[in-house]
Amino acid sequence: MTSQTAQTTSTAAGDNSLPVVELFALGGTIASAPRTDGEGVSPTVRVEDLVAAVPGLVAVAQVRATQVLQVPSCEVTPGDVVELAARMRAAVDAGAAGCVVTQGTDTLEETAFLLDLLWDREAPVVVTGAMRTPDAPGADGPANLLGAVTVAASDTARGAGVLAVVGDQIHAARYVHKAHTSAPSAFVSPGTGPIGWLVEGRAALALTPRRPAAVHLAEDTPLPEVLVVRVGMGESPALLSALVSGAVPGVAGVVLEGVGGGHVPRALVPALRDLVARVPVVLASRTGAGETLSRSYGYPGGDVDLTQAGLVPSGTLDAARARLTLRVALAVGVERGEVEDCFRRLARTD
Ligand SMILES: NC(=O)C[C@H](N)C(=O)O
Repeated sequence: MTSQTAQTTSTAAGDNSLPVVELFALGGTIASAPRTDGEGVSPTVRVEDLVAAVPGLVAVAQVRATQVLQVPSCEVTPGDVVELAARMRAAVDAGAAGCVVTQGTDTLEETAFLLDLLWDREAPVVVTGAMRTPDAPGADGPANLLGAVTVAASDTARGAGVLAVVGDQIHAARYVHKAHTSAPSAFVSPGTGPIGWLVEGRAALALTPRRPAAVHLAEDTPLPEVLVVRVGMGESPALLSALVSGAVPGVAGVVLEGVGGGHVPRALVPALRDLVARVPVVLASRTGAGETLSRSYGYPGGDVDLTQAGLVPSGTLDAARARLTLRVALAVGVERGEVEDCFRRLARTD
């Protein structure tokens, strides 16, 4: 891990008949404070202080806290998340009831999704963060941390995989999305809605997410690079042509984020055909909900045309999640011809 801080573990005092929850802190706004130069905020608040700011935690669980990173969430890497999954596995195998990750909200959904792809234990894993810093009026971090620990300690969430808890709502890792730059209510699950909530100090889960079998990825396996190409009205084929010509080295795959159900202007189709001949290309949708289409629109650049050209529909996965999935698939040796099957297994709900 690219840790920018010494890793320490501390145990909050608490009733030792309560479940143990392992808390891993990565930074983000939940741990941010104003800089002394007055230039905004940055993550400096240590996990011991986050725990100390929520006295109610000791009534819920024995919290063992580890400062893993102290970074804004755009600095968290998939490699960090893979390492975190291994630490969490060790923690629950040693008896923890569940795990909580605190991090910045900007990439919270990617951490949650990648952990969910890899998570093969019954114990719940909960990712949380905050939109306001601890010193801000109406700081949301303490309530989010309490909610996350409550869910992680609960029997209710066992077997539900990785969840995100924010604003007293429980979201599935596959669907949660940060949909506002600054509002405390930034998190939504488009298409599905939250699957549960916190009420009167307990976790309530109305729905249990359907999850594919976990992927086994060794901790030190490098993740091949996959680029996302977003398409809009009147998009030029220039970027795709550059990829075809090899102008961008080291690209092992591409996610094409099409408009609507997965469509592009016809002018992009020749370059896409050439690109598919070089690397796997996954077709996602920029709409943010639903499934990528594959049998609906038959015009050039439509979903029928693109899938016939060899693009692999991303199913329910948005571009960011499709990118992580393709990186993991390529890392575990999924062959070119198996990518479609792999997405059918990991990304569809039927
Ligand atoms: N609310 C937040 O945590 C945003 C912050 N920029 C981060 O993701 O680290």
